[in-house]
Amino acid sequence: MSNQGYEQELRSERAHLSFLYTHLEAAREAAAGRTADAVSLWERDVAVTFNQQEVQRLKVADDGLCFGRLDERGGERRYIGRIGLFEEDYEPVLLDWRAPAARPFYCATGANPEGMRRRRQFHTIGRRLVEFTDELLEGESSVDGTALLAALDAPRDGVMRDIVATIQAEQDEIIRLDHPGVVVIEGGPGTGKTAVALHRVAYLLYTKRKLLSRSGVLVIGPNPRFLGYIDRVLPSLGETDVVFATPADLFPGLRPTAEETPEAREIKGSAAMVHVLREAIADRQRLPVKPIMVKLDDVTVPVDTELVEPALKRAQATGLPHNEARSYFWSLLEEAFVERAVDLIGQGWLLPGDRMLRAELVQDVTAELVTGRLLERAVDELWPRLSPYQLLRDLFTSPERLDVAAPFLRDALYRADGEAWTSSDVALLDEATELLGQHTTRELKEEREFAEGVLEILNMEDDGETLRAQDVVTASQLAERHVEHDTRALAERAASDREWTYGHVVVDEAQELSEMDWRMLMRRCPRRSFTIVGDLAQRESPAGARDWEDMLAPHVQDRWKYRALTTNYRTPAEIMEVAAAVLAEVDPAARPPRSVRAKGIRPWARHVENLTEAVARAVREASGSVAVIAPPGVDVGHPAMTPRESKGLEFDSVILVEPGQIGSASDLYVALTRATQRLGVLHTEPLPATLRSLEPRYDTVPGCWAW
Ligand SMILES: Nc1ncnc2c1ncn2[C@@H]1O[C@H](COP(=O)(O)OP(=O)(O)OP(=O)(O)O)[C@@H](O)[C@H]1O
Repeated sequence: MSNQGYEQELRSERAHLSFLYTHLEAAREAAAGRTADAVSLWERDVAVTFNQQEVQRLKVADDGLCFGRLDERGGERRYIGRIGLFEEDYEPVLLDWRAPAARPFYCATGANPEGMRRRRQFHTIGRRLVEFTDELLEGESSVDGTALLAALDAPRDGVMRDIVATIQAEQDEIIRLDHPGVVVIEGGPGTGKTAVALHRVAYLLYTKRKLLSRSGVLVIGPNPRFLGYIDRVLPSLGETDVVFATPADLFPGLRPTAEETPEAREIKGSAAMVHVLREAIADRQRLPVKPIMVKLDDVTVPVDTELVEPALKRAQATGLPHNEARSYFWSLLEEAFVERAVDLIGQGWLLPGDRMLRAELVQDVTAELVTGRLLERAVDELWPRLSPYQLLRDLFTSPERLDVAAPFLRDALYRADGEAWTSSDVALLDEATELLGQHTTRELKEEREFAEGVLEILNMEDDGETLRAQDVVTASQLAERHVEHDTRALAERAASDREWTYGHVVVDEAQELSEMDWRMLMRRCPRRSFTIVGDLAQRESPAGARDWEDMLAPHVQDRWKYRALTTNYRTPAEIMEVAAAVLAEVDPAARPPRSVRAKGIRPWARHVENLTEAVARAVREASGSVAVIAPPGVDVGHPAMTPRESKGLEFDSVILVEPGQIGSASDLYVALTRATQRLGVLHTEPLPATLRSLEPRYDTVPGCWAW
């Protein structure tokens, strides 16, 4: 295209973009002005919430509304954008990037043009079109990577951006994968796993809106900082029905604060803990050590092993969760107790054949027991109602209880402070809640109370006539009980409810999750609809995954799909070369991802005397976003993060401190692969052998101390 032709095209595209923005404005006005035609207050609330979501969807589209155009062979044009816009007759003027007709924008190639002739990419700043690039999809045409490279070279500012304008074909295939179950996406650092998983969520919310808008999507990440880094991507695509959480957040009300040893972490993450918890619960269903004496008006009755054992065995045989079986145990014990009490009362005068008199005595004793709640203390002792907190607290702080439930693990699991909850305890508390059979959500309680209220009314007598439910509760009131009253945004409701089940779950840094974590997560999504992203070479947790098949088999057998990403979009080739040597130490068979670009900037290492001074200087001289990554416990006089905390994040420049003290090769691998542009290493101690290839920096070049 000639210069003049290009300028003319640019003007014409600018005019088209402003036409699209006029459409956007009109759609916004319509959404904001739409008054809810609602009968009840509640309906109006729901309508307002819906409209707010629509307004939000239209609002976020402002930046980069339209980022591309496809020209069909037949001459038709398709404009591709962040959202879809339509004429009044529903003719599309802008195609949502997720629409099937937009797919060739990401996948069409010269070899397989999918009926397209040209792909045009727009570079916009705010609403202004700055330039465009064209790629002809004919014959041996080469891919124009300008837009991608511009996106990759853009400075990072601490929040992840969406990649809708530059999704690559291998990524697009995964984003649109039509598989309702489990999809595992594996790839080295920077291969876009997180980006792909989040765009897959946006895609699923688009194609399965009806299903997912009722249940929402859960996104699991390793730590709050990481969640803060990624949580703008989906809202920027207009999607808000998403809950972001770390595994430790999944037990509402609990904030783990304590750390634990790697050994305890490994043990607590193992599925063998299910057996330990079962044993710990069974240990709370006991025979009396000595008879518990229960005093009635006429007689004192011993509650001893002979009386308790049959009730205990029968209650255990029901297989019901502990708290639910407790009432069964109680009534069995009550029955046996009454028989024994009547035997004692009638000793010497009640004849075996006198059934009427016996029945009367049974009735009297039962009434006395029930009114005075006389068996309660014994039941509390023999089969106490337990909360998950109480069960675990009592177990971990008692060497005797640990000896019964987990004899070989006593020393690793014991702790003096019962309230010192750790992240690994979360999945245990969740499991314990299931085993104990407690339903504690407010909604459920209210539902139950209402149902009980209706039942009570049904049983009420009024002037000899039975008062029916309809007399006091109108049909519409009853019906209203069955609709969702809570108008809080879905994400807010879901996050506060342990029993919420999601339509889809994304697990990022999935290699860190333990067997117990997986059990907890599977309960959050009985449909088993998961996007799991991870990299086994970056595993830090001793309880984490060593093999995807082993981790998933107990939940979905072999019914899951695997996809690999192999191109590194973050780390320049020069840095990846250094990281590759470390990867070989983690796993000699693993292949490092191929960097999509080189920067011509070599990573360096500098041996220094004074770390604090050196770090301060390197930070001062760095450009863009900077992270200092240091081993835990190394004070560098500057805010720093540990390799573990840097997981999943990225920065323009990374200063890695004292790599020799980073205990594990996989942690070092994570730390080395965080930079999008520059990496410098500062050390007072010798470098690990794997980093010896780093270019050494000396003070020979004035004014070029660090970068
Ligand atoms: N198609 C793309 N277009 C533009 N940027 C991309 C593309 N794919 C990935 N990126 C960018 O590459 C960087 C790395 O992506 P991401 O964080 O998703 O990788 P990851 O595989 O999850 O890495 P890690 O394993 O280190 O957590 C991000 O800045 C992301 O936006």
